[in-house]
Amino acid sequence: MKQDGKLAQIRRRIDAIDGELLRLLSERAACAQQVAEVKQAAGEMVFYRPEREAQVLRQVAAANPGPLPDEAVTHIFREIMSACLALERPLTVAYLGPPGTFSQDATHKHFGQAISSLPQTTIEQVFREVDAGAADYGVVPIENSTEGAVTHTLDMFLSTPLTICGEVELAVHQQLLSKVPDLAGVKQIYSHAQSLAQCRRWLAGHLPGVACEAVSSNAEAARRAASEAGAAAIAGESAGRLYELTCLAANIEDEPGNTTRFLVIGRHDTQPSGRDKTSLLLSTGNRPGALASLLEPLRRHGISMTRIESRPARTGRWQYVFFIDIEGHVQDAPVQQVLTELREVTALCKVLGAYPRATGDAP
Ligand SMILES: O=C(O)C(=O)C[C@]1(C(=O)O)C=C[C@@H](O)C=C1
Repeated sequence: MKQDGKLAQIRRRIDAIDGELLRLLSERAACAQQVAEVKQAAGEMVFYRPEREAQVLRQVAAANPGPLPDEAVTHIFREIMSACLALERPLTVAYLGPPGTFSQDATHKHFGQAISSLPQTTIEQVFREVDAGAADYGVVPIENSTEGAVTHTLDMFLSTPLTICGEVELAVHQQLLSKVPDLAGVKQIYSHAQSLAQCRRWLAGHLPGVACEAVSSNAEAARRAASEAGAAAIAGESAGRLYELTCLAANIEDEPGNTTRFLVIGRHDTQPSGRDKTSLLLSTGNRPGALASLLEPLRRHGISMTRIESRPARTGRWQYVFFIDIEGHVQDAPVQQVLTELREVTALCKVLGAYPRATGDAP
């Protein structure tokens, strides 16, 4: 009884805090509406500001007094900004579908829930929708920590006029999902080939001899698991929720740190956020020391390279382009100097985009 009194007292306090939170949220939303008016009056039609959002999320994580983990508070503020932006102007974001894929999770991780998301059947289609203006932004996978580069996405950058305006890192946790009650009932497994590869050791150890079939996406695998007797899918939690499947085994990926990086593509440049990355597309002739000549300006100006990838140039046999990510924004003086020097030694030097570095570790 005494306990009940204590509980009621704490709940009254929570109700009062919720009332205060709601008042402050409404005040914040009204500020966002004023921001929209200022932007409109200045003739700016781009309401989404990736650099500002990154700054807000970093500030919140840095000022977090606990006990909520940084990941939880940034998630909450992500959704607050998503709802505020939807008041200014709702966004449409294209992603590699169908619904229930990790690409959809990455899209919501970056933009929050208050967007219209448009599932596309191919990476090329995501680029096309954004280019045509049918979507404001697009989200495409670029690399996985175990499987490497998504070459299809890299190749699209050879010809697209779009620019990179953000990156998202998503921890990829694979689940064994089914309608059957236990592992013994699983007679057939479906998943995307990459996910099957990521769970090879677990499958050999726990379900040896059970047939595995690669399908077009993890969401398609979940759809089959929901409709075929004795079938299970390897997919993410979202696909399990969408198709109302039970999780028979969680986090079955062989590499616990398995992460996929996605890029956000759009039609507008992004301003510096203070902690940025610049992506470059470079090509040199086939001459001795050509690659070294690309790296030398970076060394000289103390700029870190976070990634280098080569792909066939598609302009001649055995000719290559390099995709290089460097730390810093294209408007930073050292990056400007590097670009000037690179233009002297390259046949092609294109800035694919400058954007805030991914915030925090993905849940
Ligand atoms: O600061 C702005 O430009 C806003 O529009 C406000 C706000 C926010 O809610 O904090 C909303 C959307 C933008 O993408 C960035 C920030």
